[in-house]
Amino acid sequence: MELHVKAPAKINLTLDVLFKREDDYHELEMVMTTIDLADRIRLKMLDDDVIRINALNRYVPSDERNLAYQAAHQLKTLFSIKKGVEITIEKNIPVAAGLAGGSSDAAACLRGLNKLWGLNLKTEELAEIGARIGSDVPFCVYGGTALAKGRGEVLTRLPAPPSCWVVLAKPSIGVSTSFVYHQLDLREIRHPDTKTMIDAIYRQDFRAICENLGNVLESVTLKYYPEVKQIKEDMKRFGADGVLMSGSGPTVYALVRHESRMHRIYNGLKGFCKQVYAVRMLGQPLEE
Ligand SMILES: C[C@@](CO)(OP(=O)(O)O)[C@H](O)COP(=O)(O)OP(=O)(O)OC[C@H]1O[C@@H](n2ccc(N)nc2=O)[C@H](O)[C@@H]1O
Ligand SMILES: Nc1ncnc2c1ncn2[C@@H]1O[C@H](COP(=O)(O)OP(=O)(O)O)[C@@H](O)[C@H]1O
Repeated sequence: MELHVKAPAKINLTLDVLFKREDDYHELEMVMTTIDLADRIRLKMLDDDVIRINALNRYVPSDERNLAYQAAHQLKTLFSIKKGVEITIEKNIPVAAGLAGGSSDAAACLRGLNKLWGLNLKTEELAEIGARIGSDVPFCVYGGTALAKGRGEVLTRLPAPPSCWVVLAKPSIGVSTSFVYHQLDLREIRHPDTKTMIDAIYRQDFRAICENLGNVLESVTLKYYPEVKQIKEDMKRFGADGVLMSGSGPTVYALVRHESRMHRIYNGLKGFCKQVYAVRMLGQPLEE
């Protein structure tokens, strides 16, 4: 038996850090939404008691470090499953980009294996299991649009933002999430106005959404990686309605209403940035 599952990327419309916690993590408040840039996961039931990963991408591990492996392992252990699975990941989301690709693969495996192994778990239960794998996994289990607090696992559902184009560009640099959080100076940051962003989403006010995009981690990533700042400036120059870095970066995205401007931004960036994508905002929860 075989099952195909879609694993969409997320972007941060806001990302705020409230304080540093005792467990060495930072307390977050962020608005996240899904976009139509997705990995495709194929799950094939095996009679042998093994988890096999076909990652098909040299930057993605094929062993127990893969978050999709960890999702299958959690379910096998918790529910004493003796069957195995072959997980094939067609990677379309850029890796280590601030788009939660690995977390989304894990979430897609939780949703898919719930069906394949007939576990009948509720989405909330899958999200709870996902939180053991990574803090962005619970959001990815639901998809859609949400306010995320804690390390990202405390979720409040929000409506989908008005539909628009999202142009993404990932410069060819690696940015360590740990480095970004450790360099963050909480006295220096300008906090985004999360409440105004949420109001703007409820009012379906595209302009206010663009005006209130904000990510405190930009203060670090833009300082150490000027190419990220340059992409932001180029996107604005080419006519983006709103521009922001997602997560800890280095991907930068532009929100844009008009298709002609989407093409202008896409073509303008394609010349000097290898990984550029133009997709639609999704924002709706994933189907069960
Ligand atoms: C920035 C965000 C926003 O969604 O996403 P991405 O850029 O990965 O998409 C996340 O907070 C990425 O969280 P997560 O995926 O858990 O980060 P990890 O790689 O586990 O964290 C590496 C290190 O960063 C620091 N860290 C991480 C998360 C957090 N809320 N506070 C922290 O201080 C910790 O020191 C941790 O050991
Ligand atoms: N299924 C997966 N897809 C991508 N990366 C994965 C996966 N499983 C584990 N990883 C590891 O997680 C790291 C972070 O990947 P990713 O989830 O793409 O980025 P981010 O945390 O920036 O959103 C990668 O460098 C990779 O080694």
